[in-house]
Amino acid sequence: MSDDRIISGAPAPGEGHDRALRPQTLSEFVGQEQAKGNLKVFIDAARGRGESLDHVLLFGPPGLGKTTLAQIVARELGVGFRATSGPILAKAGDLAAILTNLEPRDVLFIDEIHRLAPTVEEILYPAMEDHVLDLIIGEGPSARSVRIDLAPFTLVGATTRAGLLATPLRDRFGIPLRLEFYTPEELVRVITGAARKMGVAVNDEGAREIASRSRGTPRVAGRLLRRVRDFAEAEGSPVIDRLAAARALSRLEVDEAGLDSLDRRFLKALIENYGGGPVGMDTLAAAIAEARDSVEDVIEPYLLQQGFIQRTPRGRMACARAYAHLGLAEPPKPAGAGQAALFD
Ligand SMILES: Nc1ncnc2c1ncn2[C@@H]1O[C@H](COP(=O)(O)OP(=O)(O)OP(=O)(O)O)[C@@H](O)[C@H]1O
Ligand SMILES: [Mg+2]
Repeated sequence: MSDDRIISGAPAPGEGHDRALRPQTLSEFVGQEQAKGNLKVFIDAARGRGESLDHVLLFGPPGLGKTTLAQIVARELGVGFRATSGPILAKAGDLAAILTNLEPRDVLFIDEIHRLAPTVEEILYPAMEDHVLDLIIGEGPSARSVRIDLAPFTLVGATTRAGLLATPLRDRFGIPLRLEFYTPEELVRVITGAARKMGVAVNDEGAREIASRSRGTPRVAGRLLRRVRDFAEAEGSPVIDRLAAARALSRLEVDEAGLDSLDRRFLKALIENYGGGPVGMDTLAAAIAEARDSVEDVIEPYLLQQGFIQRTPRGRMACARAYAHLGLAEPPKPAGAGQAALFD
């Protein structure tokens, strides 16, 4: 998927200054009330007992705040934070080196944990469960296994889809938390907070306009805010209001529903090439020349959540909202479907 896609949930190169915008505490972290409420209880309990927090699995589409939340967990626990990611840990020894250097109760964050190599995953199991490392030293007949005790630690794993994890790994997380798309009201708070930190003047209606087009995703909201600011500066607008925001966003080809040209291409392919489906994801991804993984991680979740498409056992189908959004006529419903439509 093209990295310059303005509403992609994935971080773009040069988005390092995002760091300054990251909320630092649970109370500063907007939304995700259920996950936050549960986390607070478990963090307080672990802290009160002086124990390490149980392992936490954060899952949900890109850009919803998994990395941010992992850092907040460490800060609220008052412990150290180490971060790595599945694809970086090539060998068991890489993970072993990190684990043996953890201080008691530290948080180890593994991003993209569904991409761990099987040999690395294997040494993670006893480390998570019993705080021990079982390493094989040497090769052939002289090989022997050594057991090393580890400090109790908290693993925070992040993945875009929990279904991609092997069951034994998933089962070892005592605290699985699903992050949801943010409501427009929550995104208004994210945007207002980010604007304050960036020193950008945006009024309530301007923030609302950006929020409603941010695909329920704080990272997208932050990115749109930066681009809208660029346009506003170029135009000499002192304050980002609704009109300034709308103008900038249409120049960025982000429509009123927050969809960009790639989303629209996906919906068009589904409707025009495959009669609205059902059609398999591999076929659809090929039709728009995108990798299946990125279509499933980035494009599909929001279209599903917003009711543009639905998932059926036989594949993806376009919903009425997709036809309406693209200004296309919906095909007549097959006989027998009318009954159900009464209750839609
Ligand atoms: N609840 C929130 N309140 C305010 N800002 C947020 C919130 N969640 C995320 N952000 C901001 O959105 C951006 C993306 O967040 P983060 O990097 O934590 O997402 P992520 O879920 O880890 O994404 P990925 O799956 O791509 O790793 C950051 O700039 C962060 O400051
Ligand atoms: Mg992240």
